Amino acid sequence: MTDFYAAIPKAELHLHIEGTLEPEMMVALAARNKVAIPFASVEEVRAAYRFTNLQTFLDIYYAGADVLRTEEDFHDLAAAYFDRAAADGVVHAEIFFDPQTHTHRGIPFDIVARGLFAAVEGAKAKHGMTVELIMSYLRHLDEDDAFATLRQAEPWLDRFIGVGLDSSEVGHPPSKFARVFAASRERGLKLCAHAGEEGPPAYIHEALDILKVDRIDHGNRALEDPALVARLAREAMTLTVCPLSNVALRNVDTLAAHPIDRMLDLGLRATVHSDDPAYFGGYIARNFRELAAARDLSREQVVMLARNSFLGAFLSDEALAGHLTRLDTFVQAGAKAD
Ligand SMILES: Nc1ncnc2[nH]cnc12
Ligand SMILES: [Zn+2]
Repeated sequence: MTDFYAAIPKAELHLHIEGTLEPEMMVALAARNKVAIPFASVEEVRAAYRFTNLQTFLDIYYAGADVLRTEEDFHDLAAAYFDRAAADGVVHAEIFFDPQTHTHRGIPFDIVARGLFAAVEGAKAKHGMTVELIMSYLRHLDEDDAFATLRQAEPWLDRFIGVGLDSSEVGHPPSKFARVFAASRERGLKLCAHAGEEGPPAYIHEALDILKVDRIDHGNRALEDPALVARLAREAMTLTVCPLSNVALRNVDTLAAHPIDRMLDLGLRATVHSDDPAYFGGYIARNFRELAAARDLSREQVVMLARNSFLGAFLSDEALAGHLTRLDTFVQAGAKAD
């Protein structure tokens, strides 16, 4: 049954498409592509999903991605995600993919892009949702590698909305990617960076001051720095917060201890997203639902989180106005039914 949390219109702004690889699909693609994986069954895959920090997750996430080999695989992965997203009330999605995870295994950039864009076109037609792709640089690799990726992406650049920065955070500060972010912005791309997930508040400062990002992914550790919080609030900088991810990667002890309402109270433009839902136990509606239950969020707070997802999206003014009107209509219809 569709509940309030699945029904409320929302934008998904922080989702790694490789992180939607469900164990069932991992096992099926391993068989289809004759790729050996160190798991004998879906249950064994699931049992391996116990993480103690970001790196223990990334090790499994990159290993799992090895079953993705063909254009059809990337299409099928993304198409399955868009079906789930539509059922979760996602009307607009800005999705990360990690080209280097694939090009480093010998899968051409174009294979990945063609498969993903085929699924994007399918989702637009099937679900009426709007979708953008964000190409994310892997921060554990060097900046030259990111530049090589930008060059490979050249034929596709006008179809991507932006670039991101993800993977192992500590020891790989945003400043390492200053030049490639500047070059990406010169090409008209929006800029996002994971910052303050495990890394210190200084990394959020760098993402703002050196990379000049348009959006911060996670950003939880900003709460340790009151001056930074004040600045993020003043600048209406969107923080794409991922509650189930935060707990799975032990950046927050429990959902009951999650700081989402503190962030809202501090005037931060926080939003709720799913990060790597196949690995962390749930897609966006579940993040909303479980967080709301654990933190006893009011309807108004949940609506604010959904509103923030649209305010933080890379939408035209016209598209944004349309989404906000639709959200208001949804809220008013719910108020009448109460
Ligand atoms: N939560 C996360 N943090 C950093 N890199 C990631 N890649 C996929 N998920 C990630
Ligand atoms: Zn992420």
